[in-house]
Amino acid sequence: MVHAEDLKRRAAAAALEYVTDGMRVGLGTGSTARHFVELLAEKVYAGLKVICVPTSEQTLAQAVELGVPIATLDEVGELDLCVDGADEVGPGLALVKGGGGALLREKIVARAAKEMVVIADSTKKVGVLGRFPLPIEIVDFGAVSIARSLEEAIRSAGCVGELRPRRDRDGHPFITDHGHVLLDAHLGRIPDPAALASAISEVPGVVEHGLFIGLASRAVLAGAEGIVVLDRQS
Ligand SMILES: O=C(CO)[C@H](O)[C@H](O)COP(=O)(O)O
Repeated sequence: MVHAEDLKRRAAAAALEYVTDGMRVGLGTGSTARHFVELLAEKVYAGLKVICVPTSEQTLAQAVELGVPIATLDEVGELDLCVDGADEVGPGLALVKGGGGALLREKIVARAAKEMVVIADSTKKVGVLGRFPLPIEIVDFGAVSIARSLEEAIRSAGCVGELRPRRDRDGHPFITDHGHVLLDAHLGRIPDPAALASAISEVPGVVEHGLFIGLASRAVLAGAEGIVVLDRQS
């Protein structure tokens, strides 16, 4: 059996083919993105010229440590490519992201990129999104009231489930890089991701949610049988 970490690294290695000299590249967050940053650093060491925008403080620290040239998004303006992991890859390359809590910057960076390539092991591919809890980043003012409105919004989009505040390893509320808190929506299935995305976005106090729709153009998935590259039509 191939270890999940090997599969993540294979997907990350395969995505390197989309990086060419002179590109401005968004760097994702999470264990798969971590492999990509490591492999990219080797290319940079060998002479590849890129400038990268990390999607989290964690990825920033890794990129700096490995000598990957970095800039802020405002310094580079537009990105040629963004390579990031995902918690689920659904039909049409609709994604659930934010398992690592970096969904806000990840979505801003993905949107600023001409192309978003998702890297993952093939178990992340699902027929219907929702098995993985959907992260929702909210401000901490009126969090109870925001959660109530979110429950209504979730029901209105045909979903059933419960919202749970995310905790860190010490049991404290998880605080994002931007000082917000996270609720995880345990839904099981999301029959209409676009309807849910817009219902959630309408709730005041919501900063961002982990549904990435119409952003990814390719998914590089690694399984025991090899690499499969999906596009939105696959
Ligand atoms: O969205 C993310 C972080 O906010 C990650 O990309 C997602 O959670 C996948 O992580 P991993 O590669 O560790 O499975």
